[in-house]
Amino acid sequence: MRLIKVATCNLNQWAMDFDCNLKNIKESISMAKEAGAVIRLGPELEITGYGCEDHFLELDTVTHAWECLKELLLGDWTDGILCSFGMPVIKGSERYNCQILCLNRKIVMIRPKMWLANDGNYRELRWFTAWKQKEYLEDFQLPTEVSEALSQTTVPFGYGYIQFLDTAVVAEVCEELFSPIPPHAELALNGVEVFMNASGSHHQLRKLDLRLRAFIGATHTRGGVYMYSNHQGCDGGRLYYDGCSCVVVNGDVVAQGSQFSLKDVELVVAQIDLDAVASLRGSISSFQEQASCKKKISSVAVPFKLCQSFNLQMALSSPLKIRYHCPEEEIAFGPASWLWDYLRRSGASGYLLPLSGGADSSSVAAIVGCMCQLVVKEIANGDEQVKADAIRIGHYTDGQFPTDSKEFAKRIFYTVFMGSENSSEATKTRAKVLADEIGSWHLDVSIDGVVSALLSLFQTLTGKRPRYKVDGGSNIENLGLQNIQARIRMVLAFMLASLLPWVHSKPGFYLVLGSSNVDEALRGYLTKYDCSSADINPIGSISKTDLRAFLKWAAIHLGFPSLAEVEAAPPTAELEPIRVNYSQLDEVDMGMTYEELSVYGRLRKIFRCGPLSMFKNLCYKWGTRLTPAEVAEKVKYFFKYYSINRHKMTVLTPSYHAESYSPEDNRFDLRQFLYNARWPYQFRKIDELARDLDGDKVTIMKSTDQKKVDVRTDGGMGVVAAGSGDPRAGF
Ligand SMILES: Nc1ncnc2c1ncn2[C@@H]1O[C@H](COP(=O)(O)OP(=O)(O)OC[C@H]2O[C@@H]([n+]3cccc(C(=O)O)c3)[C@H](O)[C@@H]2O)[C@@H](O)[C@H]1O
Ligand SMILES: Nc1ncnc2c1ncn2[C@@H]1O[C@H](COP(=O)(O)OP(=O)(O)OP(=O)(O)O)[C@@H](O)[C@H]1O
Ligand SMILES: NC(=O)CC[C@H](N)C(=O)O
Repeated sequence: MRLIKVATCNLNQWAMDFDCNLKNIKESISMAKEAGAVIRLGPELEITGYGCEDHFLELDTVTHAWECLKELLLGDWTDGILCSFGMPVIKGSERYNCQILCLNRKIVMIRPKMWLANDGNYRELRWFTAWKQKEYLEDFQLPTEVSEALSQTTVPFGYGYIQFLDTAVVAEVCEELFSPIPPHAELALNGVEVFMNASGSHHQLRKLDLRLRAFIGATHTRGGVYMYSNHQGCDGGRLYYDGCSCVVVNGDVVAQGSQFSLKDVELVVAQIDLDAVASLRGSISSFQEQASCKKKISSVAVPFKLCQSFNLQMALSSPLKIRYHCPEEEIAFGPASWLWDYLRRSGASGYLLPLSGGADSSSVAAIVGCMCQLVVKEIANGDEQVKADAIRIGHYTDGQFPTDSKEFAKRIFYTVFMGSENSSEATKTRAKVLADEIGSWHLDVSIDGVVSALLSLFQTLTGKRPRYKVDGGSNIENLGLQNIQARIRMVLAFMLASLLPWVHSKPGFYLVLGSSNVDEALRGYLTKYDCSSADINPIGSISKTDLRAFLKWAAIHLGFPSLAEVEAAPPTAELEPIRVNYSQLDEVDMGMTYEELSVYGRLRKIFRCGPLSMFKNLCYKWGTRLTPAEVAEKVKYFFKYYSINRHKMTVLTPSYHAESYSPEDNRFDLRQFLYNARWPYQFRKIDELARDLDGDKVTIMKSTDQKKVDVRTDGGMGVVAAGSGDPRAGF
């Protein structure tokens, strides 16, 4: 037997905060050593933080990373343990995203990333060059201060593995695993047994499964130990890196870390018999045959043993049942953990939420409530960092700290219902009851006085006073009157967030939370710069359908029962007067249902459909109940409003990125914002095709394809035309 103990970790790094990052790295090494591990793997670019973005272009960033690495190598951190650290390295004139493999105070080799992540949220090619020399390892001249301090001048640099006396170990960096020809395939044939994947991978609803399938696939048919390390937390941007560091052996997960947590460092350890890898490989004839004629890959020989022989002190890790959170839990715990990091790192004293009693703002309130529950739980579990942060933010004195989530919420969470003459008692009461359940400091104000002051001002200025449509006004008047209310709410929210702490003799300021959801944004069903404009928004990329499921779940599992009633109520903006024969409803106003919007959203972004291909796909999907002409009208209607309102995406409140169909314009869904909203060419093509189809109902067989669709990538919305599925939809 060749027994080996390996450790990987989730680290909550913060881009550009070298002290914070180094502290976490050191703690993870200490924990790994204490556990007796001989390998410690950390996440991608852990020294700088993954999300430094254009800071990677600054030489300072690279210099500071070397300084931190030097500090690690001058201490006893790497004594007796192979450590893989992630940081940027400049070689010649190119900058590479590297794993630095260190042992016994020396750098053993540097492995630059070969296949960079460059789609969706990722832009690594903007900052790094992909390493393309695969034939041999080159010598890398260490920076002078490092080489003098370490008495080491050069190190092998490039694609290769480390050959120890008793096993072979290699780094494979994040995206490389998901590339069409992943390096681990040929490395396994070269006898590499342990793969260390350092990653910077963000949370997206229903994505974890894709990641785990890749680890399992990498080792199931070719054997091997796959170690995965990821960041965990908000490192300064819209993404939440969702940890889940794990160890997989021959296709079985034997150790799995948490996906959502408030911890800064979480170690994941596994004890493995490497002979199980050798044995599996020896039993697969095709593996043997391919290995016998493999392409040779360079290696660095290190005369050091990592394994122990058979002994009863080291028990072996057994295969685990993989833990997945349901999407409702993902919506609760991901955004709640992101909000906690944001709060503790922003210097704010809490959050303020305009709470309308509707589904969206109530979801946000529930997420903040969940955050308070997580904080109290983590403190009870003995996390000193969370405790210190909570004491600071909540202004506890005399040794007090949060022990009750409602009491904590009262200190750090203001909710405010800003009613107008158009608000109903029902929403006002729902807001109040929910606030009580969560424990927030709740205010109830009327904005009518401010609205009428503005209207009087307008009348003095122009001699005219707009009227609602129900009172005989035009569409323009009707919209204008709605938007005044919406925008006043925004102004009031920011005023309260900055001044309420002063009123309550607290230092600091509160951050304003936004609560518009992704579907409204896509359709433009929100007022620009109104209450949907805030400091941050935890649900800005979550669909209404998912939010409603979340509300039902949260009513029970977070202990906020009034959410069930919130969920059951029809969505309404309450910006127009309620009359016996009229009450404003979102779906009527929008001219489409939230469910339809979700379908348009997925086709547009995830399946990259322009108007014509969306029309064709929807003819299949809706063809049993709609004629092609009806489908054409719906598609054209959607694209018209999408493009008229696209400018609103440029000023969307920064939102937690949770969905691959997010229309967020600044980092994710890059598009123009001035369109010809008539789409003359594209709509003509749709009309021609619809005419050719001559109003026939398309006969769609209840094909097996339709049943086979994975509801997790399709959101349960049904099939998209065969062949257009996107296996990376969750990335
Ligand atoms: N191409 C372009 N590029 C840049 N900016 C452009 C633009 N076209 C218009 N604009 C600007 O955008 C403005 C129009 O947008 P905006 O002011 O948002 O107004 P608008 O989109 O006309 O109306 C707001 C919509 O949101 C709905 N709504 C529903 C539910 C809740 C709420 C709420 O707020 O609580 C709102 C409301 O019923 C209405 O349909 C124009 O007045 C102009 O200033
Ligand atoms: N009466 C109100 N009091 C406080 N805030 C409000 C009120 N009405 C609207 N808002 C705020 O403005 C945002 C946008 O309003 P909108 O009517 O579009 O609600 P929504 O996005 O459908 O959300 P909700 O489902 O929470 O009402 C809300 O999410 C909420 O934060
Ligand atoms: N850092 C990366 O290489 C990211 C890879 C991949 N897109 C993911 O989300 O996991």
